Amino acid sequence: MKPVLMEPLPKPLETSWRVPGSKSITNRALILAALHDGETELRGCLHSDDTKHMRNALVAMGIEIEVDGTTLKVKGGVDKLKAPKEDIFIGNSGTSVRFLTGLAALLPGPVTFVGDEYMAVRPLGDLVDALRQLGVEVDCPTGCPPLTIKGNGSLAGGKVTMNGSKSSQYFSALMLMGGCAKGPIEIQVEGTLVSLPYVKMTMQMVEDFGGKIVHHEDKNSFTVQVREPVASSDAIKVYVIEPDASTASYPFALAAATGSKIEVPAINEKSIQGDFGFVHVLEKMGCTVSTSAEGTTLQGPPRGELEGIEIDMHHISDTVMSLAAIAPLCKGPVKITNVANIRIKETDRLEATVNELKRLGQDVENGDDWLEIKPGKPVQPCSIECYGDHRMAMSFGILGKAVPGITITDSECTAKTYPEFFKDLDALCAEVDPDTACADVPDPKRAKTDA
Ligand SMILES: O=C(O)C1=C[C@@H](OP(=O)(O)O)[C@@H](O)[C@H](O)C1
Ligand SMILES: C=C(OP(=O)(O)O)C(=O)O
Repeated sequence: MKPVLMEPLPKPLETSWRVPGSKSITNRALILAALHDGETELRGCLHSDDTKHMRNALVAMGIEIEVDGTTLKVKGGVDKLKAPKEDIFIGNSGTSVRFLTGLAALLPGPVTFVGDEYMAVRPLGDLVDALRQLGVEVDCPTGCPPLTIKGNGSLAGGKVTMNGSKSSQYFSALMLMGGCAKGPIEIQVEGTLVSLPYVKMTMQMVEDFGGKIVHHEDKNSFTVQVREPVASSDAIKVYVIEPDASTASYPFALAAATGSKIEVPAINEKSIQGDFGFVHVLEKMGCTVSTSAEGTTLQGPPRGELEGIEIDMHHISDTVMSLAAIAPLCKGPVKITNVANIRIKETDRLEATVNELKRLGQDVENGDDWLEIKPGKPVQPCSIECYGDHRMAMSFGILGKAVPGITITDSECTAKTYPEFFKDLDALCAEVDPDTACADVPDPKRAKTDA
């Protein structure tokens, strides 16, 4: 754990912050390219723990991947898939373990996925149950990783019923590999499907790679159709990955919190990522947003002028902490609703966010699926606990650019999706004042106990 003390900005920024590629798109594209006959060139990929876990797993399963900067050259095909020799470590990457669990059903042999301590309590029992309905043998004693999928090299297809309330990643997992089954897979959603924009992203990307998924809205079900054989061709398929919209919430939150004007290049309304919608939440709070083919720029209001808001963030739940962390700077209350599922992400994010806002001396209330911050009290200098969660570190790091005395106790946990986060933030802030770099805090024990 490497603690860093944040230095507030002495004046607003006017700058551009290019964020790395999308985690969600990179990890989907890797699975789709692995199943695509021939070579695929994925451009603008994210390099981070989550995408490395995905890449390493695919290589262990027989897929060739060449790394050339942010371009990945993938030589794929279902016939290349083989059972790996050893267990595969997937850290705390939800997309990796869920998407790979689906893919593993196509393998001619067993594969075991193991995760870290946080992953050991992240459920995937509903996905395991769906694979069993498709005739796949799976050992998963706790309903969370570790688990072993015993593929036999042939997946028949068929009907499954799967609960929609925990994670959309289970649905994406079946959709990404489903086209390679011998027959169509019909997925009946039980209840309401969470994080729908991610399922739409999956459907779009499956189509981009030549597959087809039909959404029967009246029946609350999906059909994953059998993929047509890819015409043999030497042409290399090129697929370009968008910058990460969830990551872009940090530059946008920084602009909102400090009255800055910040552009995030290469992302706009055409994005296939639902989290781009975070800019519109900030717009409702008094920020000015302009988008073009080049990117999106957000201008924050003068300090002290950011409005409060009541907002349902169900569909953009990875950005809950981006908003909650800057809520103490608002003129009125910020109430975030319908976000029960953030309790089963990297950590219980609702509880973690409430804990840290209280540590900052803020007035916070919460229920099972909501939290409300009532600003007014001064932000107390303190050390923010990160719970191993990259988004806790990045969100509260942004607050530390607006108010003094905030230490982020585990700056390295951003490696999950953005290893260079604090370095990039420092470089930008140095444009207005070189003395605003985050300072290393030498004694982690002291940094933790002063809270
Ligand atoms: O499919 C994806 O790429 C993701 C889906 C979401 O998870 P849930 O479907 O579990 O809500 C999101 O929180 C996660 O960061 C990425
Ligand atoms: C929830 C997240 O990740 P994942 O589920 O892919 O581990 C996230 O990145 O916020």
